[in-house]
Amino acid sequence: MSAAPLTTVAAHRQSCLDLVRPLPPLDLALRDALGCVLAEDVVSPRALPAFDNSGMDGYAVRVRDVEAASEENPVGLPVVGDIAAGRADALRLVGGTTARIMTGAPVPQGTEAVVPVEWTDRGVSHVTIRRAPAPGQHIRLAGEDAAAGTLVLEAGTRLEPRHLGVLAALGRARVRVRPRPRVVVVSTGTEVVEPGLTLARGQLHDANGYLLTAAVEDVGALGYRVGVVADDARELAAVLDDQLVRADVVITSGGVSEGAYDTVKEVLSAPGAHAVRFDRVAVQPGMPQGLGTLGEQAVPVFTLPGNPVSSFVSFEVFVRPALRRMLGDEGPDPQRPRVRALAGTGWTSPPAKEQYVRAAWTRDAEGRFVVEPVSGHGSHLVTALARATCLAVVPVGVARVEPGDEVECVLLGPLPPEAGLDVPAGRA
Ligand SMILES: Nc1nc2c(c(=O)[nH]1)N[C@H]1C(S)=C(S)[C@@H](COP(=O)(O)OP(=O)(O)OC[C@H]3O[C@@H](n4cnc5c(N)ncnc54)[C@H](O)[C@@H]3O)O[C@H]1N2
Ligand code: MOO
Repeated sequence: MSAAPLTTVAAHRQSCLDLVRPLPPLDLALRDALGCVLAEDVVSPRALPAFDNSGMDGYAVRVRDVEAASEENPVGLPVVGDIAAGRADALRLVGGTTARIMTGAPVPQGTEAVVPVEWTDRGVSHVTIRRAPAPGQHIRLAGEDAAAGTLVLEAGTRLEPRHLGVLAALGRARVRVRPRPRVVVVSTGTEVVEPGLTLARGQLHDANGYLLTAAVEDVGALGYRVGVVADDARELAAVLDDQLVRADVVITSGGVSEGAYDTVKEVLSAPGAHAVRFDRVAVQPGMPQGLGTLGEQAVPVFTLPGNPVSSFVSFEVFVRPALRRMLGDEGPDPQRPRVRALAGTGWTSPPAKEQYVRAAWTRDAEGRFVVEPVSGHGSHLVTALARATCLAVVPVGVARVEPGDEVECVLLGPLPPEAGLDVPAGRA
């Protein structure tokens, strides 16, 4: 019996992308919008700052009244007002007088500079000024940050804390963004047990539920972890059905290969309100994959293989791009930079498959990236997965990577600084 040809990684990834759409934009409260992609151009509704105000605690003055001030010849002025931040009434500075003013308070009309309190005797009814300010000094002008109508943030921006800060500064309580997809993660397997519980012989703890839910959240989506579901077709069908009300995507792990109790495959291959296709993909690890939709609302589902490393690699290669698409975050993935590295040691690869090797990168004396596997290829070896700092990608057709060969690596963390920019120890 000859097996069906394997689906290529590229074709399967495209099918995953085709299964999803960017979620329709929603107005979210600012507190809920961190990490979401902006779905509107944000224009400043008014000048920012909205009014001329003081940049220092000090005294509002006319320049000509204090231009002669020096340490040797201080200038005295009567203090005719005291202006705290938040003062709302219109004030006018009369020549030959000054007003005490606090940082952020509106400057009275006619103010030409603010003398910082440190240059004075801090007088309350009369002040002595020991230095002359330059015209305009410490006056923050209305609109100098943004004039009314300025484009402040462009649609497509992924919102970081400083973007939320500027939205709040513009007075926005809500913002139009692509919401985070709600992703339900279901681990399957009668042998799989909740961490914290004692194992009987033959059992193991649910690594995938935690790994995949966290991976979902790491991309910026909302992860809902469902407890482990046993290999029981009725139970699994009922859980999947129940979860659909809160799911934009469902991810399952386990039960998709050729075993007698591969329940995910059994349930989702049977007739019903779902359309799921099971394929063998030319990838190591992660060969058995399923994708399709569940329920009347056609909620996308990705069924990942149960071995934890297979689950992780499948998520990275197939699900992560799909979730990013739903978030409206397409293009190169800033969290997964790619570098080309020299193999430090050699290893074998199945030539019919694209291989993703748990590996660690270093830099050699010339600053070049060097990569080495951190373990064998077994897709149950989770501790090596935790040690890996990148996935080395070996293309189809390669049976052996030789030491010194160039290999593409997907970094599992941010791009490290260039060799020349490294901060020497003790100098940070
Ligand atoms: N005769 C064949 N056997 C297998 C094939 C095949 O093509 N023919 N494919 C192998 C490959 S490749 C993979 S990958 C696995 C995928 O199997 P399933 O998706 O059906 O997963 P399970 O059989 O349910 O589990 C596999 C393995 O992973 C452990 N597991 C499952 N869930 C979890 C979890 N949540 N946390 C930690 N570990 C988990 C499970 O106990 C098994 O050891 O099939 C191969 N077999
Ligand atoms: O493809 Mo399986 O994912 O080798 O372990």
